Amino acid sequence: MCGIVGITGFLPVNQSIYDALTVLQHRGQDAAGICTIDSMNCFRLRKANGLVSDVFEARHMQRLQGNMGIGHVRYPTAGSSSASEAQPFYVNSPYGITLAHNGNLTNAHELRSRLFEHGRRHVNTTSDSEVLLNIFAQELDRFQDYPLSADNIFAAVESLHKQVRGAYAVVSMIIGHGMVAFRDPNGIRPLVLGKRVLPDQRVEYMVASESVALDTLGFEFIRDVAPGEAVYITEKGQLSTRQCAENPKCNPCLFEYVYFARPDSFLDKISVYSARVRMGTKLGEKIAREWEDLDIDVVIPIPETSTDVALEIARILDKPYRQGFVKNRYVGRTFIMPGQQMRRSAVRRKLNANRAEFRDKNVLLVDDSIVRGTTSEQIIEMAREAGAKKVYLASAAPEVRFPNVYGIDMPSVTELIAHGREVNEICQLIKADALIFQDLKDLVAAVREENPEITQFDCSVFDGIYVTKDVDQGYLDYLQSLRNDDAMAIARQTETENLELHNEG
Ligand SMILES: O=P(O)(O)OC[C@H]1O[C@H](OP(=O)(O)OP(=O)(O)O)[C@H](O)[C@@H]1O
Ligand SMILES: NC(=O)CC[C@H](N)C(=O)O
Ligand SMILES: [Mg+2]
Repeated sequence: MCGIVGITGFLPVNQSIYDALTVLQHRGQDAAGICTIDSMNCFRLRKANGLVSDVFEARHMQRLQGNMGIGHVRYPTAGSSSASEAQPFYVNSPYGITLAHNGNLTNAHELRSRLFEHGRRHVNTTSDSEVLLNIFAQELDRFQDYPLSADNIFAAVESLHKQVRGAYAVVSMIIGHGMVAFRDPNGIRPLVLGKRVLPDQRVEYMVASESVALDTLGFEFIRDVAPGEAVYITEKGQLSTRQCAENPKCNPCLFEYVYFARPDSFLDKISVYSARVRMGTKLGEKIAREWEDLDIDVVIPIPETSTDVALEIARILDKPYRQGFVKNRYVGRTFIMPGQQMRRSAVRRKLNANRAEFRDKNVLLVDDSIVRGTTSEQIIEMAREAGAKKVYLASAAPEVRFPNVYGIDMPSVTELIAHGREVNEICQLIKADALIFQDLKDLVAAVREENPEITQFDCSVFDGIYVTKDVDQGYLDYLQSLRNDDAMAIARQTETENLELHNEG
């Protein structure tokens, strides 16, 4: 997953974009970037590998001048993790465009060849996002006028939707024009729009992956950008929006609600926090039904994402809720770290047991999801080392059995602990005394309750159904060979940096 943000304003945006990226940091920890347009109509760019706080030093911030800008935090799902594939990306024609993307294109390979052979455009990185930028540029290039009209820009997005497949929430800037943001026709990845009225009544606009970024910056939430819709805000602050897809559907990614998004965000009219509480209600009821005989002394969350679910389970079961694990606040999210070795070693650095909560007790540990089993296996071991008698585990999401192709880096089924395994086998592998998963229908109901207009979520990691309907075994095999942990480890050793636009070093 990645986080994106864009602001069109009348005051310098560098600090606001920086602040927005810090509240979207949970969506991507590998790289960060900001691009602004200065008063001379030139892009100013700083992007590098690392956390937001590491990438931007005071000298970079000073140079990121201008009243319009976009930003990105990256969790790679395509290409390499080299700094040259950090975002935003830049292309110099037409007019000069930069773009930041959250999601993953499933036909990037084909688009890249088409761009080269028919569009005579070379993409110098292995990033799908740079391919997306070039498709956008190519479509804008069909209009020869200056300036491009809003109609031209929307027509370009319309044509882009017809060629590009997969998931994409995008924010982009065109020199001499303004900011363009759009969302794929299935609305797989989130995107929200907000505004801030200045004392002189001028209106600044912001788009971001999650509403929490609007809250933090004092922007008022207007609405979610609709699936397939494009938003264009001119340099002068004129907003226009248009539906650019022929047959848009709202199929948001269910895993956003389980794990990715911050609880204080609202995505597609659903509070992530409330959805998690309802996941706890459903799972608590299932535990009460199916584990009547188990003697649970205490409910303990596996920090951090599962805490809201665990608290509700404790309430349903009428058992004490205790913070049995202490989280090291300086270690980030482990699931989105690159490479299994790094993920494994991070769990123990991140979490430590409060022995008093485990000694001689039967503990029910709660996690939001079990994906590779990296966390649960080690946590159960730690609970036993801390003196637990029995260790039970509950997961607020069902078994993750299928790869993700829409922006979560889970390309390889063999790395998924639940792939080809039943609950009792998984239970044995992670050495729990009992294991229970949420049912998919309950998870969907928990999330959907607040917005019943959503008739289908992207649940592909749970049921193998890909909402774009174009993902076949051939593509999954290709993805697996390209991006499995071993292949990525080799790629990381041979990475080179190749930064295309002047980047403030
Ligand atoms: O089975 P696994 O492959 O270990 O993946 C699942 C775990 O990873 C995530 O935690 P993470 O540490 O990334 O973030 P959190 O602090 O937000 O819970 C998630 O919340 C689960 O705990
Ligand atoms: N997780 C994401 O949204 C990734 C965006 C893009 N595919 C990249 O790898 O940079
Ligand atoms: Mg976790």
